[in-house]
Amino acid sequence: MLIKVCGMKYAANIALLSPLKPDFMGFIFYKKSPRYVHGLLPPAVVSDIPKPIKKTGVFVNATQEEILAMADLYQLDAIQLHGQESPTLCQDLKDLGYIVLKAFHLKNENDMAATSPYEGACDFFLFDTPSSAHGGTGQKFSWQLLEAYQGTCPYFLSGGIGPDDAKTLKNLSTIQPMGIDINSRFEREPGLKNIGAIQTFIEQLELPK
Ligand SMILES: O=C(O)c1ccccc1N[C@@H]1O[C@H](COP(=O)(O)O)[C@@H](O)[C@H]1O
Repeated sequence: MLIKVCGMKYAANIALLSPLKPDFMGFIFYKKSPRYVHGLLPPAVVSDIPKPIKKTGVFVNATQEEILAMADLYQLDAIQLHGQESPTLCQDLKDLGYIVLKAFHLKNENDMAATSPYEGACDFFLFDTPSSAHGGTGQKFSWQLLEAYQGTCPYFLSGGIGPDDAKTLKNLSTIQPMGIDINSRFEREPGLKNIGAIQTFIEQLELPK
């Protein structure tokens, strides 16, 4: 199972997280988020993050030009789209060599139909809780909804995953996420992660080395 830690904001905190080698590390480029990084986090702090950690920019309804400007500045490997971005934008970013994650906010099983036009245009889907903030609320949705997922695109489970969820995630049998995305439930304040809690959580998942 892939691990993505999202909403990193501080250089010292990033330096402590990197040795845990999450598969993806996320940075928020949505101005209304308390985790917004541009102007606060020097681009070199992100571009210097060691491989193979995938540096991921999270955007909400940004234009392709805005996304590419940030991707270039911060040397991003992956782009996560949390708004109403089109399949064409996803495909264009994928064609440019970025790993593309498209978020869908699930209220009920019917919301799953929205994924169909994005099949093939994304590397991963990411299923999250609906909210006017577009993400980062710490609220869970009903993971059982994903039992109805019939797509072929691998997906990340997201939305309010917390330290107490390791056992449940380890024993999932009816849904098969390719990865999980953790964020606000591992924070001391927005953007500042509790590294000890993340380390314990990863250990409890007992992932193959
Ligand atoms: O974290 C944010 O502030 C944020 C803002 C706007 C869009 C997405 C955001 N984060 C993403 O939200 C999900 C769920 O986070 P949480 O666990 O519920 O806090 C996660 O994918 C983050 O990447």
